[in-house]
Amino acid sequence: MTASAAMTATRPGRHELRLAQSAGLPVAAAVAAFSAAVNLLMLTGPIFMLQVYDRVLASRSVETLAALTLLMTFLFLAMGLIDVARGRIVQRIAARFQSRLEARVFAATLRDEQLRGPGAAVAMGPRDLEAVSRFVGSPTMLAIFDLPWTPLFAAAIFVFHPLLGAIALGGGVLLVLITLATRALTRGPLQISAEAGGIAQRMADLFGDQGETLGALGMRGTAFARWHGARAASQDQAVRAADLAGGLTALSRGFRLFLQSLLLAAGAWLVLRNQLTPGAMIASSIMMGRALAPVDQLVAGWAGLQAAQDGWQRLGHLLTRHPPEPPRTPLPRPQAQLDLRNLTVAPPGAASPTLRGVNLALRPGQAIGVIGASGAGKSTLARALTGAWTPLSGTVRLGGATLDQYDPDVLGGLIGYLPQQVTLFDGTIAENIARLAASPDPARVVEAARAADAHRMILDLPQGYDTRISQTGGRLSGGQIQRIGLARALYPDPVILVLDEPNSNLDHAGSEALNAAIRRIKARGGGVIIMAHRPAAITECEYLLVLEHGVRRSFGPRDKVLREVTENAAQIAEARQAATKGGAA
Ligand SMILES: Nc1ncnc2c1ncn2[C@@H]1O[C@H](COP(=O)(O)OP(=O)(O)OP(=O)(O)O)[C@@H](O)[C@H]1O
Repeated sequence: MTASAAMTATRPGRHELRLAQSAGLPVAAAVAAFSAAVNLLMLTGPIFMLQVYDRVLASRSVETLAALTLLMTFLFLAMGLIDVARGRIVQRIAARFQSRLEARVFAATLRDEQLRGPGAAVAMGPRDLEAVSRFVGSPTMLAIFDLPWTPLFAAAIFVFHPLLGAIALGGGVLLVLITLATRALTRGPLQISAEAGGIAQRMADLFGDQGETLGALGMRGTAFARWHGARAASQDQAVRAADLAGGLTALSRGFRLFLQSLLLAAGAWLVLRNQLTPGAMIASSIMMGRALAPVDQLVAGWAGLQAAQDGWQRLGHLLTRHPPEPPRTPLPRPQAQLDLRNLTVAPPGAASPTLRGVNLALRPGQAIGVIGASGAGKSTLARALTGAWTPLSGTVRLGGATLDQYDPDVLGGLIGYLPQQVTLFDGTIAENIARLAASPDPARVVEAARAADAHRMILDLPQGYDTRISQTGGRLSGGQIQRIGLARALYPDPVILVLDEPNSNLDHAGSEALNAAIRRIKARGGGVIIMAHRPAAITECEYLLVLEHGVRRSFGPRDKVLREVTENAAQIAEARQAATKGGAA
């Protein structure tokens, strides 16, 4: 294995970031060249000053002054244009960096969110990417390109007089120390502030979506208190960092101006002793301002630089935690054959599994009902069947292939999933049914809606399929949301349907329609797995799986299993009664 391949295997996230970084290198080289030109042209001011003081004033030549002024105008114009150009280039590097990585960061953030255990840190992928690219396009970035030219200006001052050079060098070292102090002092607060800010933002989004529930439960005050607490934590640290950075920025700026005047004073002293010309005195003062300007800009833009650095670190960890999906050989559309072997699943971040050693086989044209008390593991099973949660051990195979052999987006189309709590997305009903596809197939949208018995209901809405709905459903009732969720599960043409409590919000007609949809799926050779509490949901099931505390308690033909369950329940009730009587006697 080559060194770079080894690095890719061990730290894929960092490597990906570096690749994106190096893609911008050729353009960054152009920025460096432009910066060289800008910095050389910066010498125009001091040299012009030197010439005016020492040549024009001495010779009293108006022609020389006019020629110098013309040249100076041209050079400053060129400098301005090159400066604008390099600013535009870094903006484009930033935009390209962001667009190169955003799909990958978005996918990794979603995956992180999906697998995030309770209490785990919230992934801030898109925010971090934004912070990095904002810094790349900022004036602080240009200051970094200017920084290598600082010694050139300092050297030029040395040429004028070693004393002036020593003052400039000493001042520069002090300013660098101020920059390092800014870094050391603000790093902690800025990090805490960014993380707390992410939590507060997330909380605000969540509360914003649940405004109705918060209002109805009289929770506005408590919700505000929680959000305020999170935001205050972020703000406190941000204010602390800003106080420190602000103080140091003022110190750095004041010190730079003082140095310039000090240099002028030292220059004047040297002029009085005839060791320096007045032109060189003024020119060296201007040059020092120029030499230290990038350091000043670095101190002022430190918060952005720090946010980018921390964001870069977190992005590296995020991308390492969730490596890119490996390219998969596309498989032919499978048969509705689902095989579970010894399936053991634990929720993300949980220490112990909530589903243990489950075996099950579903064949084309069959429907299997999964029943069990609350917390028995039905939804855990549904999540494992859709590939949302990865098994701790054992396998789920669809058409003979384990779920991870399918591209996740393809798998989503093959296994239609109706979650227990349906969440819709901001958009039209048609877009929601088509899973927000960029170019949905309208015929299939209507077909899926018909299959879910939602077509008439949708037509009755003011703008039919084009009615806009919000994340919480907006104007839709619980039953209507569930029907749209079912239509979405049926789009475009799944092989297997996994329905988690599909009729919890449906009336009799809705339940009938659901059963008709299940019959249609079975008739065309599909398979259905239904997690259920209510008997109406399992009328179309040939087989029943009973889960108890995450373990398969029984499996077999529906009516046989139902009889067993009823007999067991009767026996348990009798035993309880006997125990109660015994206790009373
Ligand atoms: N995200 C999660 N993190 C940790 N534990 C979880 C998570 N989701 C579920 N559990 C736990 O897993 C167990 C099984 O939950 P599951 O949701 O699968 O049950 P269920 O049979 O679907 O229940 P219900 O009928 O009430 O929906 C429960 O003990 C639950 O507390």
